[in-house]
Amino acid sequence: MTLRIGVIGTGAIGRDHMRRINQTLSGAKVTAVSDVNIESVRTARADLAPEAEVVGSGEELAASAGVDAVVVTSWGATHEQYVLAAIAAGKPVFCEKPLSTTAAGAGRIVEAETAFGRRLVQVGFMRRYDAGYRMLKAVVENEIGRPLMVHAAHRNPSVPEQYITPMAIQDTLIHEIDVLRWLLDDDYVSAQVISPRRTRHAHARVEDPQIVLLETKSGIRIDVEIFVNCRYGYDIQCQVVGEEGLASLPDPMAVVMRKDAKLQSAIMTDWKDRFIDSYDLELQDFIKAAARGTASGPTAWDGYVAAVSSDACVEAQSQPGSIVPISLPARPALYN
Ligand SMILES: NC(=O)C1=CN([C@@H]2O[C@H](COP(=O)(O)OP(=O)(O)OC[C@H]3O[C@@H](n4cnc5c(N)ncnc54)[C@H](O)[C@@H]3O)[C@@H](O)[C@H]2O)C=CC1
Ligand SMILES: O=C1[C@@H](O)[C@H](O)[C@@H](O)[C@H](O)[C@H]1O
Repeated sequence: MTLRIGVIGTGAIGRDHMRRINQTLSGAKVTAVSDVNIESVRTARADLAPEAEVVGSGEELAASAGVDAVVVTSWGATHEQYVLAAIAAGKPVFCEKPLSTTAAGAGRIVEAETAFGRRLVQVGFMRRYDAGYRMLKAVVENEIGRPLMVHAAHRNPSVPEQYITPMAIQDTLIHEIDVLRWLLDDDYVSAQVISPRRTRHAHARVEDPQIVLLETKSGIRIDVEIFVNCRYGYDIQCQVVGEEGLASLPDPMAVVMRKDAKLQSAIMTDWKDRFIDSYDLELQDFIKAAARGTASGPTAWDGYVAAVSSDACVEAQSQPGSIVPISLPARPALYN
Protein backbone atom coordinates (compact mmCIF):
# COMPACT_ATOMS: atom_id res chain seq x y z
CA MET A 1 0.00 0.00 0.00
CA THR A 2 1.32 3.46 -0.87
CA LEU A 3 1.09 5.81 2.11
CA ARG A 4 -1.00 8.90 1.25
CA ILE A 5 0.64 11.98 2.79
CA GLY A 6 -0.89 15.42 3.31
CA VAL A 7 1.54 18.37 3.57
CA ILE A 8 0.63 21.51 5.56
CA GLY A 9 2.86 24.44 4.59
CA THR A 10 4.28 24.55 1.07
CA GLY A 11 7.18 26.95 1.54
CA ALA A 12 10.91 26.22 1.41
CA ILE A 13 11.12 22.96 3.36
CA GLY A 14 7.53 21.93 2.56
CA ARG A 15 8.42 21.92 -1.13
CA ASP A 16 11.70 20.12 -0.40
CA HIS A 17 9.88 17.38 1.53
CA MET A 18 7.19 17.11 -1.20
CA ARG A 19 9.96 16.59 -3.76
CA ARG A 20 11.69 13.86 -1.75
CA ILE A 21 8.42 12.05 -0.91
CA ASN A 22 7.30 11.98 -4.57
CA GLN A 23 10.67 11.68 -6.35
CA THR A 24 13.31 10.22 -4.03
CA LEU A 25 11.80 8.07 -1.28
CA SER A 26 9.71 4.91 -1.54
CA GLY A 27 6.32 3.86 -0.21
CA ALA A 28 4.48 7.18 -0.16
CA LYS A 29 3.01 9.96 -2.30
CA VAL A 30 1.68 13.44 -1.60
CA THR A 31 -2.13 13.34 -2.03
CA ALA A 32 -3.12 16.61 -0.32
CA VAL A 33 -1.57 20.02 0.30
CA SER A 34 -2.65 23.07 2.30
CA ASP A 35 -1.23 26.54 2.92
CA VAL A 36 -2.68 29.90 3.99
CA ASN A 37 -0.95 31.35 0.94
CA ILE A 38 -3.02 30.09 -2.02
CA GLU A 39 -0.34 31.09 -4.54
CA SER A 40 2.27 29.08 -2.64
CA VAL A 41 0.13 25.96 -2.47
CA ARG A 42 -0.99 26.12 -6.09
CA THR A 43 2.59 26.57 -7.35
CA ALA A 44 3.93 23.78 -5.15
CA ARG A 45 1.15 21.44 -6.29
CA ALA A 46 1.78 22.25 -9.96
CA ASP A 47 5.55 21.83 -9.62
CA LEU A 48 5.76 18.82 -7.31
CA ALA A 49 2.43 17.02 -6.79
CA PRO A 50 0.00 17.71 -9.66
CA GLU A 51 -2.33 14.89 -8.54
CA ALA A 52 -2.64 16.21 -5.00
CA GLU A 53 -5.82 17.87 -3.73
CA VAL A 54 -5.56 21.48 -2.49
CA VAL A 55 -7.34 21.50 0.90
CA GLY A 56 -8.68 24.66 2.58
CA SER A 57 -7.11 24.18 6.01
CA GLY A 58 -4.61 22.00 7.85
CA GLU A 59 -7.33 20.69 10.13
CA GLU A 60 -9.43 19.64 7.10
CA LEU A 61 -6.37 17.96 5.57
CA ALA A 62 -5.63 16.01 8.78
CA ALA A 63 -9.23 14.74 8.91
CA SER A 64 -9.37 13.90 5.18
CA ALA A 65 -10.18 10.30 4.20
CA GLY A 66 -7.62 10.70 1.42
CA VAL A 67 -4.74 11.20 3.87
CA ASP A 68 -3.07 8.42 5.91
CA ALA A 69 -0.28 10.57 7.44
CA VAL A 70 0.50 14.28 7.86
CA VAL A 71 3.67 16.35 7.33
CA VAL A 72 3.68 19.76 9.09
CA THR A 73 5.97 22.33 7.47
CA SER A 74 4.16 25.56 8.29
CA TRP A 75 5.60 28.28 10.58
CA GLY A 76 6.64 27.08 14.04
CA ALA A 77 3.91 28.95 15.92
CA THR A 78 1.24 26.99 13.98
CA HIS A 79 2.67 23.47 14.47
CA GLU A 80 0.76 22.64 17.68
CA GLN A 81 -2.71 23.00 16.14
CA TYR A 82 -1.89 20.71 13.23
CA VAL A 83 -0.09 18.06 15.25
CA LEU A 84 -3.08 17.95 17.63
CA ALA A 85 -5.43 17.63 14.64
CA ALA A 86 -3.42 14.67 13.30
CA ILE A 87 -3.43 12.97 16.72
CA ALA A 88 -7.21 13.57 17.00
CA ALA A 89 -7.57 11.83 13.62
CA GLY A 90 -5.32 8.97 14.82
CA LYS A 91 -2.82 9.64 12.03
CA PRO A 92 1.02 9.56 12.18
CA VAL A 93 2.44 13.08 11.88
CA PHE A 94 5.94 14.33 10.99
CA CYS A 95 6.34 17.80 12.44
CA GLU A 96 9.25 19.99 11.37
CA LYS A 97 11.18 21.54 14.23
CA PRO A 98 10.25 23.10 16.52
CA LEU A 99 7.41 20.84 17.72
CA SER A 100 6.05 24.04 19.25
CA THR A 101 7.58 27.46 19.93
CA THR A 102 6.59 27.09 23.60
CA ALA A 103 6.90 24.38 26.26
CA ALA A 104 3.17 24.74 27.00
CA GLY A 105 2.29 23.94 23.39
CA ALA A 106 4.65 20.97 23.23
CA GLY A 107 3.29 19.77 26.56
CA ARG A 108 -0.25 19.69 25.16
CA ILE A 109 0.98 17.50 22.31
CA VAL A 110 2.70 15.09 24.75
CA GLU A 111 -0.54 14.89 26.75
CA ALA A 112 -2.63 14.20 23.64
CA GLU A 113 -0.27 11.51 22.32
CA THR A 114 0.01 9.89 25.77
CA ALA A 115 -3.80 9.81 26.01
CA PHE A 116 -3.98 8.27 22.53
CA GLY A 117 -1.70 5.51 23.87
CA ARG A 118 0.60 4.95 20.88
CA ARG A 119 3.39 6.97 19.27
CA LEU A 120 2.14 9.04 16.30
CA VAL A 121 4.55 12.00 16.35
CA GLN A 122 8.04 12.28 14.81
CA VAL A 123 9.84 15.62 15.15
CA GLY A 124 12.13 16.87 12.34
CA PHE A 125 15.37 16.84 14.32
CA MET A 126 17.25 15.53 11.29
CA ARG A 127 20.79 15.95 12.66
CA ARG A 128 20.35 12.67 14.57
CA TYR A 129 20.30 11.03 11.10
CA ASP A 130 23.42 12.88 9.86
CA ALA A 131 26.34 10.52 9.16
CA GLY A 132 28.82 12.97 10.68
CA TYR A 133 26.90 13.33 13.95
CA ARG A 134 26.44 9.54 14.12
CA MET A 135 30.21 9.01 13.71
CA LEU A 136 30.82 11.69 16.35
CA LYS A 137 28.41 9.97 18.78
CA ALA A 138 30.25 6.64 18.39
CA VAL A 139 33.61 8.32 19.18
CA VAL A 140 32.21 10.30 22.12
CA GLU A 141 30.77 7.10 23.61
CA ASN A 142 33.87 4.93 23.09
CA GLU A 143 37.11 6.84 22.49
CA ILE A 144 37.68 10.10 24.40
CA GLY A 145 36.71 9.37 27.98
CA ARG A 146 33.84 11.17 29.71
CA PRO A 147 32.79 14.37 27.85
CA LEU A 148 33.65 17.54 29.83
CA MET A 149 32.94 20.43 27.44
CA VAL A 150 31.35 21.10 24.03
CA HIS A 151 32.19 24.01 21.73
CA ALA A 152 29.69 24.44 18.89
CA ALA A 153 28.78 26.99 16.22
CA HIS A 154 25.65 27.39 14.12
CA ARG A 155 26.37 29.84 11.32
CA ASN A 156 23.94 30.93 8.58
CA PRO A 157 25.09 33.20 5.73
CA SER A 158 22.11 35.56 6.28
CA VAL A 159 18.51 35.66 7.53
CA PRO A 160 15.46 37.58 6.23
CA GLU A 161 13.82 40.62 7.87
CA GLN A 162 11.13 38.44 9.51
CA TYR A 163 13.81 36.53 11.43
CA ILE A 164 13.94 38.17 14.90
CA THR A 165 16.05 37.61 18.04
CA PRO A 166 13.97 34.80 19.71
CA MET A 167 14.15 32.80 16.44
CA ALA A 168 17.91 32.42 17.00
CA ILE A 169 16.81 30.07 19.80
CA GLN A 170 13.40 28.71 18.68
CA ASP A 171 14.33 28.20 15.02
CA THR A 172 18.12 27.84 14.99
CA LEU A 173 19.65 26.79 18.34
CA ILE A 174 16.80 24.26 18.71
CA HIS A 175 18.93 21.94 16.54
CA GLU A 176 21.89 22.02 18.93
CA ILE A 177 19.54 21.79 21.93
CA ASP A 178 18.23 18.48 20.59
CA VAL A 179 21.31 16.98 18.96
CA LEU A 180 23.58 17.65 21.96
CA ARG A 181 21.05 15.98 24.32
CA TRP A 182 21.16 12.97 22.00
CA LEU A 183 24.97 13.10 21.53
CA LEU A 184 25.70 13.33 25.29
CA ASP A 185 22.70 11.31 26.52
CA ASP A 186 22.12 14.06 29.06
CA ASP A 187 19.61 16.81 29.85
CA TYR A 188 20.12 20.51 30.66
CA VAL A 189 19.94 22.22 34.06
CA SER A 190 20.64 25.86 33.11
CA ALA A 191 20.98 28.34 30.25
CA GLN A 192 22.75 31.69 29.88
CA VAL A 193 22.95 33.98 26.84
CA ILE A 194 25.65 36.62 26.20
CA SER A 195 25.98 38.98 23.23
CA PRO A 196 29.33 39.85 21.68
CA ARG A 197 29.78 42.96 19.54
CA ARG A 198 26.95 43.13 16.95
CA THR A 199 27.67 42.54 13.29
CA ARG A 200 26.74 45.45 11.07
CA HIS A 201 25.21 42.91 8.66
CA ALA A 202 22.30 42.14 11.05
CA HIS A 203 18.98 44.01 10.65
CA ALA A 204 17.73 45.99 13.68
CA ARG A 205 15.40 43.27 15.07
CA VAL A 206 17.92 40.48 15.47
CA GLU A 207 20.72 40.33 18.04
CA ASP A 208 23.60 38.76 16.12
CA PRO A 209 25.86 36.98 16.99
CA GLN A 210 24.84 35.40 20.32
CA ILE A 211 26.62 32.90 22.55
CA VAL A 212 24.50 30.42 24.51
CA LEU A 213 25.99 28.65 27.55
CA LEU A 214 24.30 25.43 28.70
CA GLU A 215 25.07 23.14 31.64
CA THR A 216 23.95 19.50 31.73
CA LYS A 217 22.88 17.31 34.67
CA SER A 218 26.29 15.57 34.69
CA GLY A 219 28.11 18.95 34.71
CA ILE A 220 29.14 19.17 31.05
CA ARG A 221 29.57 22.80 29.98
CA ILE A 222 28.46 23.75 26.47
CA ASP A 223 29.00 26.96 24.52
CA VAL A 224 27.17 27.47 21.21
CA GLU A 225 27.89 30.42 18.92
CA ILE A 226 24.82 31.44 16.92
CA PHE A 227 25.82 33.69 14.03
CA VAL A 228 23.05 34.01 11.44
CA ASN A 229 24.62 36.72 9.26
CA CYS A 230 28.13 35.26 8.97
CA ARG A 231 28.16 35.94 5.20
CA TYR A 232 30.79 33.31 4.22
CA GLY A 233 28.57 30.19 4.21
CA TYR A 234 26.37 27.71 6.04
CA ASP A 235 28.73 26.30 8.66
CA ILE A 236 27.87 23.86 11.48
CA GLN A 237 30.68 23.05 13.93
CA CYS A 238 30.76 20.83 17.01
CA GLN A 239 33.77 19.80 19.12
CA VAL A 240 33.49 17.55 22.17
CA VAL A 241 36.33 17.73 24.72
CA GLY A 242 36.72 14.52 26.74
CA GLU A 243 38.99 13.34 29.56
CA GLU A 244 41.32 11.62 27.08
CA GLY A 245 40.88 13.52 23.82
CA LEU A 246 38.84 15.73 21.47
CA ALA A 247 36.29 14.73 18.82
CA SER A 248 35.02 17.12 16.13
CA LEU A 249 32.07 16.89 13.75
CA PRO A 250 33.55 16.23 10.28
CA ASP A 251 33.03 18.97 7.67
CA PRO A 252 30.99 17.86 4.63
CA MET A 253 33.17 16.23 1.94
CA ALA A 254 34.51 18.81 -0.56
CA VAL A 255 37.24 18.78 -3.22
CA VAL A 256 40.43 20.67 -2.24
CA MET A 257 41.64 22.84 -5.15
CA ARG A 258 45.16 24.30 -5.66
CA LYS A 259 44.54 27.26 -7.92
CA ASP A 260 45.71 30.87 -8.37
CA ALA A 261 48.36 30.29 -5.69
CA LYS A 262 45.62 29.36 -3.20
CA LEU A 263 44.42 26.16 -1.45
CA GLN A 264 40.60 26.28 -1.82
CA SER A 265 37.67 24.10 -0.71
CA ALA A 266 34.01 24.99 -1.14
CA ILE A 267 31.79 25.68 1.89
CA MET A 268 28.07 24.97 1.53
CA THR A 269 25.64 27.90 1.68
CA ASP A 270 22.26 26.21 2.31
CA TRP A 271 20.76 23.84 4.93
CA LYS A 272 18.95 22.02 2.08
CA ASP A 273 22.31 20.77 0.78
CA ARG A 274 24.19 20.39 4.07
CA PHE A 275 21.63 17.94 5.51
CA ILE A 276 20.05 16.54 2.33
CA ASP A 277 20.85 12.92 3.25
CA SER A 278 19.51 13.39 6.79
CA TYR A 279 16.17 14.74 5.51
CA ASP A 280 15.88 11.73 3.19
CA LEU A 281 16.66 9.27 6.00
CA GLU A 282 14.32 10.86 8.58
CA LEU A 283 11.37 10.97 6.19
CA GLN A 284 11.97 7.43 4.92
CA ASP A 285 11.97 6.39 8.60
CA PHE A 286 8.67 8.24 9.03
CA ILE A 287 7.08 6.58 5.97
CA LYS A 288 8.12 3.12 7.19
CA ALA A 289 6.68 3.63 10.68
CA ALA A 290 3.55 5.46 9.46
CA ALA A 291 2.75 2.48 7.20
CA ARG A 292 2.46 0.52 10.48
CA GLY A 293 0.27 3.24 12.00
CA THR A 294 2.91 4.63 14.33
CA ALA A 295 6.01 6.87 14.44
CA SER A 296 9.74 6.45 15.15
CA GLY A 297 12.74 8.77 15.45
CA PRO A 298 12.73 11.92 17.65
CA THR A 299 9.62 11.84 19.84
CA ALA A 300 7.13 14.44 21.04
CA TRP A 301 8.93 14.17 24.40
CA ASP A 302 12.19 15.16 22.65
CA GLY A 303 10.26 18.07 21.14
CA TYR A 304 8.90 18.99 24.60
CA VAL A 305 12.34 18.89 26.29
CA ALA A 306 13.72 21.04 23.46
CA ALA A 307 10.86 23.51 23.93
CA VAL A 308 11.42 23.73 27.72
CA SER A 309 15.13 24.37 27.13
CA SER A 310 14.30 26.85 24.35
CA ASP A 311 11.92 28.78 26.63
CA ALA A 312 14.73 29.08 29.21
CA CYS A 313 17.16 30.35 26.55
CA VAL A 314 14.64 32.93 25.32
CA GLU A 315 14.18 34.07 28.94
CA ALA A 316 17.97 34.28 29.30
CA GLN A 317 18.12 36.40 26.11
CA SER A 318 15.95 39.02 27.83
CA GLN A 319 18.18 39.00 30.95
CA PRO A 320 21.72 39.18 29.47
CA GLY A 321 24.20 37.24 31.56
CA SER A 322 21.58 35.79 33.94
CA ILE A 323 21.60 32.02 34.54
CA VAL A 324 18.10 30.58 33.97
CA PRO A 325 17.37 27.16 35.54
CA ILE A 326 15.90 24.35 33.39
CA SER A 327 13.81 21.64 35.06
CA LEU A 328 11.70 18.86 33.58
CA PRO A 329 8.79 16.71 34.86
CA ALA A 330 9.06 12.92 34.82
CA ARG A 331 9.10 11.40 31.32
CA PRO A 332 5.82 9.57 30.54
CA ALA A 333 6.11 5.79 30.11
CA LEU A 334 5.14 6.07 26.42
CA TYR A 335 8.60 7.54 25.78
CA ASN A 336 10.75 5.09 27.75
N1 LIG B 1 14.88 20.93 9.72
C1 LIG B 1 15.42 21.97 9.11
O1 LIG B 1 16.65 22.04 8.89
C2 LIG B 1 14.54 23.08 8.69
C3 LIG B 1 13.32 23.24 9.30
N2 LIG B 1 12.53 24.30 8.96
C4 LIG B 1 11.27 24.48 9.70
O2 LIG B 1 10.19 24.30 8.80
C5 LIG B 1 9.15 25.24 9.06
C6 LIG B 1 8.90 26.07 7.80
O3 LIG B 1 10.09 26.79 7.51
P1 LIG B 1 10.34 27.34 6.02
O4 LIG B 1 9.92 26.33 5.01
O5 LIG B 1 11.73 27.83 6.00
O6 LIG B 1 9.33 28.60 6.00
P2 LIG B 1 8.61 29.26 4.73
O7 LIG B 1 8.16 30.60 5.18
O8 LIG B 1 9.46 29.11 3.52
O9 LIG B 1 7.34 28.31 4.51
C7 LIG B 1 6.34 28.20 5.50
C8 LIG B 1 5.00 28.05 4.77
O10 LIG B 1 3.99 27.83 5.74
C9 LIG B 1 2.86 28.59 5.39
N3 LIG B 1 2.04 28.82 6.57
C10 LIG B 1 2.26 29.71 7.57
N4 LIG B 1 1.27 29.60 8.49
C11 LIG B 1 0.43 28.63 8.06
C12 LIG B 1 -0.75 28.05 8.57
N5 LIG B 1 -1.30 28.48 9.72
N6 LIG B 1 -1.33 27.04 7.87
C13 LIG B 1 -0.79 26.59 6.72
N7 LIG B 1 0.34 27.12 6.16
C14 LIG B 1 0.93 28.12 6.84
C15 LIG B 1 3.40 29.87 4.76
O11 LIG B 1 2.42 30.48 3.93
C16 LIG B 1 4.59 29.31 3.97
O12 LIG B 1 4.20 28.93 2.66
C17 LIG B 1 9.61 26.05 10.27
O13 LIG B 1 9.06 25.49 11.44
C18 LIG B 1 11.14 25.87 10.27
O14 LIG B 1 11.68 25.90 11.58
C19 LIG B 1 12.87 25.19 7.97
C20 LIG B 1 14.09 25.04 7.33
C21 LIG B 1 15.01 23.97 7.64
O1 LIG C 1 16.10 24.71 10.63
C1 LIG C 1 16.68 25.51 9.94
C2 LIG C 1 16.16 26.89 9.73
O2 LIG C 1 14.77 26.94 10.07
C3 LIG C 1 16.96 27.80 10.63
O3 LIG C 1 16.56 29.14 10.42
C4 LIG C 1 18.45 27.64 10.32
O4 LIG C 1 19.18 28.45 11.22
C5 LIG C 1 18.89 26.19 10.49
O5 LIG C 1 20.25 26.09 10.17
C6 LIG C 1 18.08 25.32 9.55
O6 LIG C 1 18.45 23.95 9.71
